[in-house]
Amino acid sequence: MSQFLEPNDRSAERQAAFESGDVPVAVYGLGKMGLPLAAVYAEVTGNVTGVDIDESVVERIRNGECPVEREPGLPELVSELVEEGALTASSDPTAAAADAAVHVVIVPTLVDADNQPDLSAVRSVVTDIAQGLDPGDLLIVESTLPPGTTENVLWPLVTEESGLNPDAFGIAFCPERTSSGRALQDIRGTHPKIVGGATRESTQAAADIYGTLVDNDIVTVADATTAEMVKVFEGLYRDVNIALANELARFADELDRDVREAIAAANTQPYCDLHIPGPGVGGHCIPYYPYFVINWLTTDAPLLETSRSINDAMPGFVADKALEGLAAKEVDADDATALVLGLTYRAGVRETRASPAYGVCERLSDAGVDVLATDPLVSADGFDATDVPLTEAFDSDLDAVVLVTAHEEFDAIDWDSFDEPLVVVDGRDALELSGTDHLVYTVGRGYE
Ligand SMILES: NC(=O)c1ccc[n+]([C@@H]2O[C@H](COP(=O)([O-])OP(=O)(O)OC[C@H]3O[C@@H](n4cnc5c(N)ncnc54)[C@H](O)[C@@H]3O)[C@@H](O)[C@H]2O)c1
Ligand SMILES: CC(=O)N[C@@H]1[C@@H](OP(=O)(O)OP(=O)(O)OC[C@H]2O[C@@H](n3ccc(=O)[nH]c3=O)[C@H](O)[C@@H]2O)O[C@H](CO)[C@@H](O)[C@@H]1O
Repeated sequence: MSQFLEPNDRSAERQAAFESGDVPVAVYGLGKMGLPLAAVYAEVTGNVTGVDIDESVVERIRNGECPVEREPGLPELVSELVEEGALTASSDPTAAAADAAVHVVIVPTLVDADNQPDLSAVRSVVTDIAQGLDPGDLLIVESTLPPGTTENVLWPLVTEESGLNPDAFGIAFCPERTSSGRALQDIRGTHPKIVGGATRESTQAAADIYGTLVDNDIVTVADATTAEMVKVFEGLYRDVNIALANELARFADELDRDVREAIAAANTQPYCDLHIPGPGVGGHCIPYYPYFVINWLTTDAPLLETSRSINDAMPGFVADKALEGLAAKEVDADDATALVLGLTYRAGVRETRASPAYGVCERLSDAGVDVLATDPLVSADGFDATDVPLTEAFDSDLDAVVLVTAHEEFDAIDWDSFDEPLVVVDGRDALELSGTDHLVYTVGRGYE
């Protein structure tokens, strides 16, 4: 077994051994982020075992298939890597850990029903890895974690479960700064790679690895906690700034002006980066990261909490605009039928976690509206809506349409084909309906 974490700074030798395939790698978690990550590791080292608890995922990858959709280049790369034996998959984390010297964890880190950070998947897989850990191995965590988790939770856990001395293995936090839909290019180096180890040796070893994977700078920080802070702070910055954009969008009615135009103009100078208003904040990153601070640290976080409240109120704001439009057209909500366009949290990504569409469907349904919903990537199961394929979505006598997610498939809708004008709420400023008779409300622009 290679002593990957050798107490030395012979980076060039270490990198050469890594690139030669002499350092077996295991990547735990083969989802939207994990499979692309395992593929990039495998195209560099040629010696990667991906691990997942989902047997169907493992089976498909072993067959050279790609369970992750809409990632340009990934299906071809996975097929090629499996074919040449550079990448395989397993559902046995401890066996994979026993064979590996570098272990990369990229399993989900979400929040529970009380918005408490849910580290169960990370704790579970790290416990499994510890059973197969050898002296000199390196454990890298890429899953987003509350600050302090790697050093204060995972390091002691691995030490206890493995029976090794804390300094006998390396552990580092190297966050995933990747967006679905562009995962391979992001992992290969769209942004600098942040690296923070529990010890200097861990930081150096992890930096050496990413020096072979990433075509961008490697930014080493003081320790793993600092690296966890970097990732979470990026998400906090985004949630707060989306909340600002959403609050500004609400001024459009009173000012009777186009807030989106003002945002775009304000952003023409470098000290302003106003974000884009929308129907709410979904996905399993941005809506959850604030709770990795709010419900983890004891220090008050009023701005983070207020921003969460503002963003969580946007689905209701959007639904209320549809109800307002129906009232203006003297259509009783109990007699109305509304179609929700888009259920995923953002266009082109098959992910409904924290999607704004949940709140939109719920508010309309609670008001008595008969809610239909269509999305090219997911069904309406779990939403307060009846699922309808896009090809049939306009066969019903609709009174209102609410666009939540601007999938490209919706570009084909012929808005001139309706017998009666509709109430249309455009949550994404994705529609061009100025030449129609529809009563249109656009978040950030108001009624048109
Ligand atoms: N999706 C993004 O845009 C994004 C961006 C940056 C960071 N991240 C972070 O990456 C991590 C993973 O996110 P994702 O989008 O890939 O999630 P995902 O839900 O797409 O995939 C997670 C995978 O992990 C597997 N898994 C769950 N528990 C496991 C275990 N104990 N052992 C092995 N496999 C297990 C699941 O079966 C699934 O295949 C999260 O911490 C997330 O915060 C995600
Ligand atoms: C590495 C990593 O962690 N990557 C994450 C990933 O995040 P993600 O896939 O979860 O997507 P986001 O783009 O953050 O959107 C979240 C929700 O916020 C809505 N939104 C967004 C912007 C805006 O101006 N107004 C909005 O309303 C949007 O519709 C959606 O519902 O990529 C982002 C870069 O794209 C990163 O920053 C983010 O860290």
